[in-house]
Amino acid sequence: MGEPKEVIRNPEPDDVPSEPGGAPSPASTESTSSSEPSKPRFAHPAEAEFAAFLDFYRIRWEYEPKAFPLRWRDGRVAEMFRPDFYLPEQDLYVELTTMRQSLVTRKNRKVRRLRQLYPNINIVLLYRKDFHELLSRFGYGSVHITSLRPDQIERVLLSAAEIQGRVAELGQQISADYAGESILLVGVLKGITFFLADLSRAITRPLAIDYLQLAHTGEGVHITKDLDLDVRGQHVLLVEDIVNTGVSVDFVLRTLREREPASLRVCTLLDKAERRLVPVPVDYVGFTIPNEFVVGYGLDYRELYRNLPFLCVLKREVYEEALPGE
Ligand SMILES: O=P(O)(O)OC[C@H]1O[C@H](OP(=O)(O)OP(=O)(O)O)[C@H](O)[C@@H]1O
Ligand code: HPA
Repeated sequence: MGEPKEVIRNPEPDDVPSEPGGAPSPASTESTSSSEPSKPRFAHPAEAEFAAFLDFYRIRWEYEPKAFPLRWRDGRVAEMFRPDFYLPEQDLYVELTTMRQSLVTRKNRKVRRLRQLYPNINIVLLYRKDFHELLSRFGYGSVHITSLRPDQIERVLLSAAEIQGRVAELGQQISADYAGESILLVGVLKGITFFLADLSRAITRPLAIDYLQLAHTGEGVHITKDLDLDVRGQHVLLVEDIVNTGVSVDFVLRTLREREPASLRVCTLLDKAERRLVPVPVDYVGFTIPNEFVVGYGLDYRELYRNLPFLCVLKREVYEEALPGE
């Protein structure tokens, strides 16, 4: 039913940004983007550094894709401005600048003129020291709050934009599959917090939300917080953040089946299929991911990192050193 995304960067044709209405057309030129295999020849080391920074956070970029005419003389273009980067997911042009005041003044003037002529174009002038600040514009605001420790993070696996895009697709698919029905979404605490909040808002059917919490002990799995609602006769969709061994989902499915819902399906954001010990039916999968420990977007390492808006792989040594005997 679900078409899970493999977590590899999927190259897609990059959208050419729309031309500003009413103003003279910017000259579209050949663009080089992050989804192309070869990296562009950057004019300045700071640009290469910015591209690497964007790649780390899996933010799509194009290098100098457009030139905007800024001034005309005798009917001919007398001045052009080609911003360094375009970020299609944010619909934002970025011009990098150094601390050299003469350059900053000139660039500021160009940016102001571009905004006047092309009011629909979003552009920022960015200092190197502000790279991280830019993230707050992309929904990455909590990076500082959680004090993301780069030394603990192997890599960003899914960006906020990638997660949100896939959640929207899942919401559409679920809404279509449950046409004419209402749904009872059952989330398993606590990792489900953000996925359930976003997924439920992407579903356009009437729905109720309820929560379960489980504990895993030597004797097996048991419920520490049961549902408030009666599931009998309801179309229940069990929502998980991640399915690993399958033990949790298997337990919940067996428990809920006994309560005689009208239907029972499973949706998970992440499927670590390699880790499966108990086969479980999963109807909707956001992403199939490799067998690595991931944090962010609800998933934790010792209760930390849940509030990262993206998903990253924790360095193996961080959790392995904590394992034997803790
Ligand atoms: O397929 P399994 O091997 O059973 O693993 C999946 C379970 O593990 C995670 O919960 P976790 O115990 O980490 O609790 P949390 O959601 O509160 O972080 C996740 O939310 C699933 O419920
Ligand atoms: O990869 C994971 N990260 C966080 N919590 C988890 N619970 C199961 N797998 C994971």
